[in-house]
Amino acid sequence: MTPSIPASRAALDATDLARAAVFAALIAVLGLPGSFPLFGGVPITAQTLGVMLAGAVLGPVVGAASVGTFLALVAVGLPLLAGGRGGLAVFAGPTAGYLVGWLVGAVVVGLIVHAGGRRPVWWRTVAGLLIGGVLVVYACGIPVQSLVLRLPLEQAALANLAFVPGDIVKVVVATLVIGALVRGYPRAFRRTWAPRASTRAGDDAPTRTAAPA
Ligand SMILES: O=C(O)CCCC[C@@H]1SC[C@@H]2NC(=O)N[C@@H]21
Repeated sequence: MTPSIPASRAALDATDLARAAVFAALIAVLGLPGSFPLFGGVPITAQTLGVMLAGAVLGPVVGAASVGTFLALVAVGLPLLAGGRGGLAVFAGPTAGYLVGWLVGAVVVGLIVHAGGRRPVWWRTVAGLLIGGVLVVYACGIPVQSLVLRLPLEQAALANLAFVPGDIVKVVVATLVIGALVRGYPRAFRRTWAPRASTRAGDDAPTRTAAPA
């Protein structure tokens, strides 16, 4: 039987929106150290760490709302991208696909980390961050970078290898942060938007059952 989302969770409430806003702000703050420009017009940036955390803490729906809010603010011209960039032009530039990838990636991270409505465990967190926070972002970003810069796809993909070490570090940092939150502040995960699918107790138990509102 397909479990359904309770009617009371049919829409985002004020708390969800506040949580989304906090993580949108976190993504913006992670842009403050600036960016490291590389060949191909795509910089190394710490903002992807914020995207990973948004999906992993908030889950797919609120995580997407968070990244979507951040991107909307960038689109209306706020200089929130690393290096102080913003405006509609960035959505036509070489990083446009990565920005879309941040949105899709946060959803995928949330879906994997919170699969079945369960609280995060380390291996699902690592898998979610690697697949959603790295592979999905690259899969959206590389083809657009290649199109915009008229680079052969393989050359764009090769240039992306430069991001891998930094992105692996972000996965490790995000995993440690999520682990610390699960142990020290499990309420952070209690509102994860996912149907209740298991009744097992312990760390893998349904998020909302483990720590009721
Ligand atoms: O600032 C922008 O316009 C978006 C930057 C996108 C950067 C991509 S995201 C994946 C990879 N990891 C990084 O640190 N940089 C690239």
